[in-house]
Order: sequence, then structure tokens, then C-alpha cells
Amino acid sequence: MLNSIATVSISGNLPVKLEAIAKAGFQGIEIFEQDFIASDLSPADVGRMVRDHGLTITLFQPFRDFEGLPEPYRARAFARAARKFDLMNQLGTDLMLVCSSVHPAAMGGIDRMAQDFYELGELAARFGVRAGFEALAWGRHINDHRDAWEVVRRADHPRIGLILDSFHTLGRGISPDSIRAIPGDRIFFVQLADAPAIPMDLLYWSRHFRNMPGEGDLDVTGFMRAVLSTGYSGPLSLEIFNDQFRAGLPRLVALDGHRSLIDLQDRVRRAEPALTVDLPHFPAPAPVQGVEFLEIATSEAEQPAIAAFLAAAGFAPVARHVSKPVTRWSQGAVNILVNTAVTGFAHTAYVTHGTTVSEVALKVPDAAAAAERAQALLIPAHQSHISEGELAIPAVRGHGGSLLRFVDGGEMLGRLWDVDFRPLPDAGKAGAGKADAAAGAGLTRIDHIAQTMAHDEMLSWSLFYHALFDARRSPMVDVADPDGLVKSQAVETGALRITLNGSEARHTLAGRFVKESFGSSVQHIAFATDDIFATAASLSARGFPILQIGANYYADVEARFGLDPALVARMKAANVLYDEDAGGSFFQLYSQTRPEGLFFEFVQRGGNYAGYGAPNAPFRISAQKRALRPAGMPQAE
Ligand SMILES: O=C(O)c1ccc(O)c(O)c1
Ligand SMILES: [Mg+2]
Repeated sequence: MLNSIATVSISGNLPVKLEAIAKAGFQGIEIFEQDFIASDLSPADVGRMVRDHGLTITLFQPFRDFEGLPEPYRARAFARAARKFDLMNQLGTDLMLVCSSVHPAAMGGIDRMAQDFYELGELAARFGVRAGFEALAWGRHINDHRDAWEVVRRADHPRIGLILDSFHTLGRGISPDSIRAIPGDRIFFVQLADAPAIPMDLLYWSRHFRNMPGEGDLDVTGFMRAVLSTGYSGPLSLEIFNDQFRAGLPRLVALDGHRSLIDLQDRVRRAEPALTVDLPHFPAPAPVQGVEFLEIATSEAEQPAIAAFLAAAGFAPVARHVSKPVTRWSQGAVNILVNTAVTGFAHTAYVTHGTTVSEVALKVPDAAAAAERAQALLIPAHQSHISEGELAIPAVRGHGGSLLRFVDGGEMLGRLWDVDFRPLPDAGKAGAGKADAAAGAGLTRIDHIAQTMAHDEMLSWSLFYHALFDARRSPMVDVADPDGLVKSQAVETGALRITLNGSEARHTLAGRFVKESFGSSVQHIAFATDDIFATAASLSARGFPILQIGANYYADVEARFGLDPALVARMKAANVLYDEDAGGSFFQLYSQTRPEGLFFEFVQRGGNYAGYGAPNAPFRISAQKRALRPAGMPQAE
């Protein structure tokens, strides 16, 4: 099976698109007619350029408004088809997509349309080409692949076949199982696209919101399984109309496309092992068991402030790296490494972003398997310099260029802290006298990590986690910052919870963070506690910069949830926020933002509360922005 992508799916002019598509590892392209017409290259030159990139033209499309026309339109449609078949000969492709008609004069009648296609087949034979019929979800008479198939079946011509497009089938809610009865050799071509579940006009949805399989909410895997069960073995081609991708970086969009096709085929074979897919073997996704450590890259000059912040949050320095200026701070099951190296990856991250989370290390069942899966998904590996006797911890490039490491409980990696670190002589005594250092502030583990990015990177990172770990996504939510909207989406796999946050508005807290840290990065880390009030008291005793929440919030939250006024009084005194869902309750407490924009959150989940306190986010953001301004300053910047 050849993997292919339509030129409409990415930005740039035709040569730029071809280059990006070839570099991303595709074998074929669909030439969208507009892209060809807009270029001033001759058809033969385009064909040559495509082949020089090692690509083949899998499809020429679209040919519109063909079937069911009365004269004189009908004769004109055939004359037009002859011209396009001739063009296809010059381009060097043998398949044209005919999408179902939206012509106002088009008439219905399966047999009339079948007759038109039979005659088109005869014409195609004279040019040595073929044509495939695709049901557009908004076609005038044909808008369902089952009807398109009936037309093709009745046309009964070897040069006329069916073209399936996952969007048109799934977008209309048609079960893909209806595909299983179609003979695979009558399916000439398969186009793949996903889309977010947003109710809207089908045409508008299709032309602006399609995304890569695995980035949306449609059951593209179910569709693919049905297609492959027919014995179809032709191209698998992405046809993604998406406003962001049209403006995105061609290389990155094409690479995401290839990743999505690999992940899709991997899902198909895991769901239905009897189906053959064109993929080498690689490990299945495994759920993440936890965050083993986070590393903050900083400088010697800024290190004392970070150390003070961590100490005030109840962390204690417990160990030092054997060869690098890296300190391990611990509390509960949380490990935070502070790296002040002036060489190597952490330093590059610091120079690029300022003080930043440069690494996230995930505990997985098998680190080597996770790295192998990443490689199969075209996620670049990272080789760090390690000294004699130290562990090589597998790493890949993750969000914002940071490193994502994989550690497991095996022979070597299971001894990470013993091999690479030496305990500090006074470990455990740090902060003694202020509060109980051993217990810290009651933080037990990392609840979630919030990664902030440009809005148009969100789909890409959502695909990354979905493909690598089979992560589940919750619906995207809008968070109102006083200066614009921020989109937020949670991805979860096993014990790993990540929120992806993106904003197009430059003055939102998220937008400013991306600008000021020169690219996307971890913006906040949320720690779990079993007792939010004890944590609040401990933080307060340590002089931690707790975010102050206004009185209006508490009056509202008491009324909204019918909370006990005594509880609300405690929350107010401790600046604790509250939310609940059908599963349980949620308490949160925030820090003010640090100079580089990083902040901490402390949460207590009750029952099976599944969210992240999104309803509180606007109030938290406003409070953080207030805390950033000297008292008495007006709201506007
Ligand atoms: O939006 C369209 O018109 C259009 C054209 C060709 C296709 O293959 C398709 O899926 C949609
Ligand atoms: Mg299509």
C-alpha cells in the first residue's frame, strides 16, 4: 500500500509542497487541480518534478459536476473530461477523481448516472486512464458512498471504480461497515481525513476543519478496517482541508501526516490482526505509569531563586549528579532536577527559552520499547553526552524541543538514582526548623503538566501523545483570559495527564508565555496532595508565593455548588478554588507566576473527579495578571 497525500493538505506553492511531501517520506501525491493551474510549470515539467522527488501522482482531482446533466451541459462535461484525460497523460497519472455533482441542473436517477459513467469509462479507455466516483457529503443527488457504489456497480466498466473518503462517510454518520460488502478491486482509491466533533454545516466543516487521522474525533480506524477487509490494496491518501495546515510549516504538517498514517495502520492491525498493513513490526503503545522526574534548566545566577521557590513548596535537595551541576529535589514521589550546566542540552534549552522545563522523564513498562515505538512514528531520538558509568536514558524530542525521556524499573534504569546521583550529606534536614522537612508540604506526585504552545501547534502535540501512548483526549475547552481566549485540551494515558494550551491572542497569559519564553514549553506543574488545607498551611508557613483569590469568587462558588459556608470560609482564607463533576470534587491552589512565567498548582482530587478545574481558569488567570502588576496600576498594559 502506497502512502500518499493531497497537495491541498499543506501550504506553499507546488515545488515547496512536493519537496515537503517527499522529505516527510510519502510515496505519492494527489494533484489538486488548483495547485497545478496556479503554477506556471507545464504538465510535463510537473510530472518530471514529481518523479524526480521519487513520488508518483496517485490521483488527479477534482473533476466536478459530471453526472446526471441534461444537454448541452452533458456534452460539455464530456469535452471537459477529454481535456483532463489528456492533461493526465502529460502529467503521468492514470486516475481521476469525479466528485458527485452539485450542479443545479443535475438530475437524479441511478441508471442515468450509471450510463454517464459507462460512457466516461469508454472515453477513459481511449486515453488509457481510469476514473473514480466519490460521493461528496453534500452532493445534490449522491451524498452517500453506498449510492456512489450503486452507480459504479451499474456502470459496470473496468475503468470506472469507487473512491472512498473517510470524511464523507463518517462526517454524515454513515457506518463504515457498509464498505465491507464492496469488492476491494472496485475501490480505486481511498482518501483519509479526521475532523473534530463540532456540529456545523458539512461543506464548511469539510473545507476548513478536517485534520489528520488521530487528531479528530471520527472513527477513522473503523473506516480503515472496513476498507482493508475488502482486500483493497491501493494508495492510502490524506486529503486534509484545514485552515491552519494551509498556513503551517509544510515540512511539519507533512511529517504529522505521515505519522498519522503510520499510527492509523498500527491501530488497525492491533484491532483486527487478520488485516494486512504495510508496516514493519514495532511495539504497541503502553500506558505511562508516572512522571519519574522533571528537569528545570537554569543558570547559576537564577538557581538560588528557583531553589528558594522549590524549598518554599516543600521540596528538599537530596542528591547531586555524579558529573553534572544537577541537583535532585524531592518530595513524595516527585523529583525535580535543577540543571545549571553551561554545556549540553539543558544549557541550550536555557539559552533558548530562559529558565525552563527542559526534560520530562516518564516511567513506562519498557523504556526501550517506548523509544522504538517513537522511532517508528518518526519522532526524532536525542542522543545526550554521558560520562563513563552513567546511564543512557532513552530520549526523544518532545514539546517545544524539550526532551521526553523514558525510564523503566529494569536492571539499569531502575537504579537511576543510585547510579547517576550521590546523596547530599545533609539530605532530609533542609528547611528543618521552618516546617517538617520530611513531610514537605504534603505533595505526593505530579497530577498534571500544562504545556503551552502556539495555537496552531496543538493538533500536532495532540497527535504526538495519541500516537505514542494511545492517549485519550477530552474535548477542547475555551478559557477566557481577560485579554483573549485560550484553548485547552487534556490528554491522558495511564498516570500521565497533560494539558495542551494554546492561544492566538498575544496578550493572554499563554500568548505572552510563548512569546517571552521564545517558543512553547511547560508553563505549569500541578502537584497532588491528599489534604489541600494542610498543604496550604504548610506553603504559607514557608513563605510560598500563594496566588490571592478575590472575594467575589467565593460568594459565587458557595451559591453555585451549595457549599457549606464554613468550608467556603476555609477555602477563602487559604485561597483554595473548587470545582466538581459527576465523579467527585476538586480543590486547587496556585502560585503566582514566576519571572520566567512558570508557576505551580496544588490539587486534591476527591472521588473520580476527571477534570482540571477549567471553570476556575478565568479567575486564576485574572488573579495572576493582577499579581503581576504593581498595586494601583490600571488593567490595560
Ligand atoms: O470540498 C470539495 O469540493 C472536495 C473536493 C474533492 C474531494 O475529494 C473532497 O473530498 C472534497
Ligand atoms: Mg475527498
